Amino acid sequence: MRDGRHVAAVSDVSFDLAAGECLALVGESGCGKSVLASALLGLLPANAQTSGSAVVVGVELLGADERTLARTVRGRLVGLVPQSPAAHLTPVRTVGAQLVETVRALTGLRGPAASEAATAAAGRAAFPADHLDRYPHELSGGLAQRAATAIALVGDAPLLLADEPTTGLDRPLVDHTADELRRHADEGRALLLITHDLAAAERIADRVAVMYAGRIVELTAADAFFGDPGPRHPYARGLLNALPEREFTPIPGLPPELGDLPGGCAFAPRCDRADEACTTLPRLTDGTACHHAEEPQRVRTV
Ligand SMILES: Nc1ncnc2c1ncn2[C@@H]1O[C@H](COP(=O)(O)OP(=O)(O)OP(=O)(O)O)[C@@H](O)[C@H]1O
Ligand code: NI
Repeated sequence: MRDGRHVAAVSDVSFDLAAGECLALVGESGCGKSVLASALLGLLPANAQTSGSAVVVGVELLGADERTLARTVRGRLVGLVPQSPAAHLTPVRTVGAQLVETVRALTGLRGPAASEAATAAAGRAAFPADHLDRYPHELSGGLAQRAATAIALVGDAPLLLADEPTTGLDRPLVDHTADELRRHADEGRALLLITHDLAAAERIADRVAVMYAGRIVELTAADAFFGDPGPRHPYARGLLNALPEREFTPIPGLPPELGDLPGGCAFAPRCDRADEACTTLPRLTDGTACHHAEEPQRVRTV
């Protein structure tokens, strides 16, 4: 709710995520990616409404009580690399102290073993050991990002939500962070990578979900998405073609106001394929939600 108005920030989202898998969630600013992550962790504002089901290792997250969320879910079942790390770090404690505290809370390690585990987590996130005695306000954006990633990695949670984990990092560090997150999946856990950075998604994702105006409009294998035959939804095609290394052509127009969505396909006003059919909401079928999607890849016979 905003100004007494109902905003449908995320609608009809449905996906599964296996252990060992990385799903990248991509889409323009404001399309509902972070709201989805917050919903899974019970971190939405009190006036937000959620419905449906989200189960991680047998635990229902949506509607879980605060005690379950605090003791079982956050950090343990579901780790979070928050989009605004500065807001999630405690301002009055050093990064090292916060890491050790997280290690103690999530792993039970104590004393030198806890310090060692904290230093190891910092290393995984490329947070420099000689900065562990710094306070959050003494960190650059990129260092705060790395501190938050280190803290999120400590719990080895079965599901890790990484919300824009590479913001403020230069390309080598982006790659390092992406690879470290991939390792989390390779060790048998699941990773939801929320990102604007399609190169990072291409580097580590097994599947890609494209979100537009609160809905998933395409959900497909990463190699088909980035390679051949490419995305099938016109918005997803536009998103890729906007990349400098591709056609560098932005999608015309702006995303719609989520409080004032059209009845049919929300992308229709920006879509060169839109026609009468698009006044009806397209459902996600066979991995895409579009009345005029590219044909699915056919099995070639020789
Ligand atoms: N408390 C709220 N009340 C009303 N609307 C909200 C609230 N919080 C978020 N929204 C709306 O939900 C939409 C989705 O926001 P969200 O932060 O999930 O986008 P995002 O996809 O993560 O974008 P970005 O890439 O910029 O992080 C936004 O358009 C925002 O206006
Ligand atoms: Ni976001």
